[in-house]
Amino acid sequence: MNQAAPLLEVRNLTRSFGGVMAVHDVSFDIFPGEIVAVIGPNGAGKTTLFNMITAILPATSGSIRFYGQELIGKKTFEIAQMGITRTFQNLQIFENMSVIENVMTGMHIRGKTGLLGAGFRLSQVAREERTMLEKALEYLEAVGMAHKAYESAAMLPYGNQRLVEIARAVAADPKLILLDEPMAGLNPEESRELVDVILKMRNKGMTFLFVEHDMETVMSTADRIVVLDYGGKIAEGTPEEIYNDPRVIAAYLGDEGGLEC
Ligand SMILES: Nc1ncnc2c1ncn2[C@@H]1O[C@H](COP(=O)(O)OP(=O)(O)OP(=O)(O)O)[C@@H](O)[C@H]1O
Repeated sequence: MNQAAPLLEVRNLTRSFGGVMAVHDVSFDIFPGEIVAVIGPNGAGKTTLFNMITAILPATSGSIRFYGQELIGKKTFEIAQMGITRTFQNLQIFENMSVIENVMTGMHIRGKTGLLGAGFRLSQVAREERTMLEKALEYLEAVGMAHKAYESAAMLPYGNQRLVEIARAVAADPKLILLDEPMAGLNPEESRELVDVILKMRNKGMTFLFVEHDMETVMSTADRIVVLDYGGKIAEGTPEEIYNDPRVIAAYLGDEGGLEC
């Protein structure tokens, strides 16, 4: 049992679209420093769950507490300011910017004065910019992309762009990072690289919740797995427990022929 207080407490979370219960009565906790995966067949409710945690979608009912504070009713930017950032299934890279500029856009959320707030105090702005550049380089270093800092983000291979996106998410100095299918579109080598980056960041204290279809990644990365099927939580446990859970195997057999790794 984890003795620390949970970072995130999801309780009886429900979202319906007309008659469809996209997420139904889902509860689970995430503890500091954990990597938790959400898996489930297509349409199981994974993205809807993420969208509720980040207030992109309002919940129909239930509660999401972060450091004990209720998130339901807050706006997306408020949740980001509280320390939750996310990446999306489709890459969200600013193609007209360099790699390092992309990372710096993630830092503005928590900047002390903000570039506008600094007004005309140009020396202060210059100092803050310099500090941001140095920090952004550190974040790029952490994902192994510092050597491409001044290249155009648009020109990078897809796998590199994914790493830049993660560096930008980390640059907001979050307490929890949500990754929506981070391995989508990556080749096996790029996937392994990204797994290494996630594990390294976790070792520095970062907490992750991620949705992923690639079972090899899930089984090798997650400390715990939450399994959704038809909107409901059907299982929760360690990778080993989930791999051998008959309810999970049945859910996947009905979908795509098994929990292949
Ligand atoms: N905006 C919407 N309007 C109506 N129904 C929706 C909407 N968004 C999701 N749904 C339905 O809610 C259910 C859960 O969808 P969701 O996208 O959360 O599943 P998922 O597990 O992320 O699927 P996938 O693995 O295919 O991305 C599905 O039945 C889906 O059709």
